[in-house]
Amino acid sequence: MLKIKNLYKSFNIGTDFENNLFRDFNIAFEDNTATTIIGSNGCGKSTLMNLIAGSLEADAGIIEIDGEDISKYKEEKRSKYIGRVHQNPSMGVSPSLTILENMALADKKNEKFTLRKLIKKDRIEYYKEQLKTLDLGLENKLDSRVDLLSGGQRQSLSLLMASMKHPKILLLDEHTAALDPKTSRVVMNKTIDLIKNKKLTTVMITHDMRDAVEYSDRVIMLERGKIVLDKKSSEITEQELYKIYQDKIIEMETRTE
Ligand SMILES: Nc1ncnc2c1ncn2[C@@H]1O[C@H](COP(=O)(O)OP(=O)(O)OP(=O)(O)O)[C@@H](O)[C@H]1O
Repeated sequence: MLKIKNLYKSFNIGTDFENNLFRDFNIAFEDNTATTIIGSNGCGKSTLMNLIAGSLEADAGIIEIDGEDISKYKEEKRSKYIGRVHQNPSMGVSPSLTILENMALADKKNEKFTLRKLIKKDRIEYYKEQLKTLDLGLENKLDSRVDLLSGGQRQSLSLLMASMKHPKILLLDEHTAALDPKTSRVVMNKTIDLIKNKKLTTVMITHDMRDAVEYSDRVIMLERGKIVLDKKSSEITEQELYKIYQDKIIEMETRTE
């Protein structure tokens, strides 16, 4: 289980732009569940993900995975427990390397190795099997450079790479936002298959209400660093969610004026 306890994060402290985004923020994510985080621009979705992944340091608070306090671990150490797929299809892969080299890199995550010894012949069949699950024919293109793949193919590969070492938590940071609607749906479906097959605990950011309801077990809505909705996806429709989202935005805008 991923637990966030008494989290604080402020930006630009002591200036006119001081932003006390998270103040005593608490949340827990149960094992084998997919949670979606929605909320308007600037509500803190990416910051929360950065704080979990360790690419941003919290001012205070504890982040625990299965009871282990990882708050003081650097991003690299946390990556042993946490896989992440970013919005930008180039971020989760090494574009100038081949599919095979990328798979081997993901396989060697958190291990020391030399480039010469990157690819182990006895692992190639396993990579092919894994690639086959994507149903994109990538297992037949092991020597193709990743920068020649389409955005959807790259995101699918990123997903596979991020989950290869069975992380305890998978963070999906608007990972389909840069794709066209059809490809986005294909990648979302592949995501769900993978999450279910590998029994991953997933936290996903999206702006798509349909994806939020359809592809997750739980929906969290954030506004200015606070949880304003926390519901099982089965208890809310896309239309209801959208209405609440609009109402919250209007409420927030009225409050600023
Ligand atoms: N490094 C930073 N320095 C200063 N302010 C920051 C920094 N990172 C985030 N913020 C501020 O924190 C708030 C939350 O930003 P964040 O990127 O987490 O929002 P978001 O919900 O992910 O938005 P979007 O949907 O636009 O991606 C914003 O007001 C943003 O300006």
